[in-house]
Amino acid sequence: MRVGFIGWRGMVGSVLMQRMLEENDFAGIEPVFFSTSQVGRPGPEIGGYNGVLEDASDIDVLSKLDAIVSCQGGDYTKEIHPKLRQKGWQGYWIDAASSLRMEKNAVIILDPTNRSVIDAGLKSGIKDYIGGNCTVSLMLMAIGGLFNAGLVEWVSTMTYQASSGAGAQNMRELIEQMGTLHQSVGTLLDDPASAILDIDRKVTATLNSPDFPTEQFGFPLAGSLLPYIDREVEDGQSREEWKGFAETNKILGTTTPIPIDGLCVRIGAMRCHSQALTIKLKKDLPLSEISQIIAKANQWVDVVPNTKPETLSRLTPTAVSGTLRVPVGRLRKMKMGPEYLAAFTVGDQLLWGAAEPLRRMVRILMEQR
Ligand SMILES: NC(=O)C1=CN([C@@H]2O[C@H](COP(=O)(O)OP(=O)(O)OC[C@H]3O[C@@H](n4cnc5c(N)ncnc54)[C@H](OP(=O)(O)O)[C@@H]3O)[C@@H](O)[C@H]2O)C=CC1
Ligand SMILES: N[C@@H](CC(=O)OP(=O)(O)O)C(=O)O
Repeated sequence: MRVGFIGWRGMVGSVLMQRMLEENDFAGIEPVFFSTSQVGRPGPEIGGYNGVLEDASDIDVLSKLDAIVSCQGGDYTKEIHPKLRQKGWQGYWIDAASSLRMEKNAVIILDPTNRSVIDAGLKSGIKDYIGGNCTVSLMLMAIGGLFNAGLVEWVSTMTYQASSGAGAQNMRELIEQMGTLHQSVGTLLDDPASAILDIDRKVTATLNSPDFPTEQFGFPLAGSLLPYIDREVEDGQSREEWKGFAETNKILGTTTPIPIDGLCVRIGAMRCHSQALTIKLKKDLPLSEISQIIAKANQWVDVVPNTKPETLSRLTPTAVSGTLRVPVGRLRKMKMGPEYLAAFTVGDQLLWGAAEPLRRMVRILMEQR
């Protein structure tokens, strides 16, 4: 199978390459590497490739591939995908960008949760397989067991999203902001006798200074938070919030849509998104049974006992970053009634939230052949 990789040197693409190497995924494919800006330069020595970087806008070259994996972004997809299909290309398009997700002829891929939807798509001849929104995928990796058992009446999800979701430059800016804040009070911090309100006053002045580095986020994130992600849509929702309902129901293939709504907030974490969930169950089940259903859903979900030491050591971005583990904890029945379940979950948004479903889709295609 000849597979073209576009966007492989970006942040999501690099994580994809790393995971594919770890899992020996290149063994069964013939990779071809593309670029939009480095055409003709030597390609990476990955998967036995020894060619140059091909032109990512060359429709003739692209149309000779069996599959294309793109982590290049939505603008690239919007430009190239229709041209390829118009030319009659019948290959598989696997993409991290959101552009095609809600198209009728596209399946949103998260195989630990919706393998049956993917298999049905392959059987019916669908050729576009798109990774889901990171927040949605991570929520489904965490509580997919409850959805698949038909136990969920609705979910409210309040998110704490990492800077990586906004891109590599934003991650850099977050650290710059942290450094700028530290520098502004360095001497006061060194003096144990200094007054905390003096430190706080300087930090606040620095955050509000026109010199504070905010080119990427537009506003301070370090020492603050940003309760709006992506653009405005309708009913006061942000597009990130809109995706919760739209994409979850598409991934699950529900016939009666399950209401999912909440507020999406950017916080100063690096690459792990966290979510506080309120889940209205269809019936009152014992917590032990709920924990079992969640734990059995896939091999990566990890139910964390609702104690302070276990929570603080296992259920944080620091504990999860760079791993495929999806811990779910703080599980308890809420005061609203026995069907109301509280949960907190954390996941690496560059792994399950972006790269991992793509590499697994390449594997699924290889199995088909
Ligand atoms: N960030 C995220 O969390 C998620 C992103 N996505 C999707 O993936 C797309 C790509 O995101 P992301 O990986 O963060 O984007 P990046 O900005 O890291 O990379 C995108 C492209 O920029 C080009 N590029 C230019 N300069 C550099 C450089 N110095 N180092 C590396 N690449 C460079 C590369 O293309 P070239 O080789 O052609 O120059 C690269 O493929 C997004 O637009 C989005 O659609 C999906 C889910 C999550
Ligand atoms: N919007 C997400 C990241 C992302 O890329 O999402 P999507 O794949 O739906 O465009 C965030 O900011 O955290």
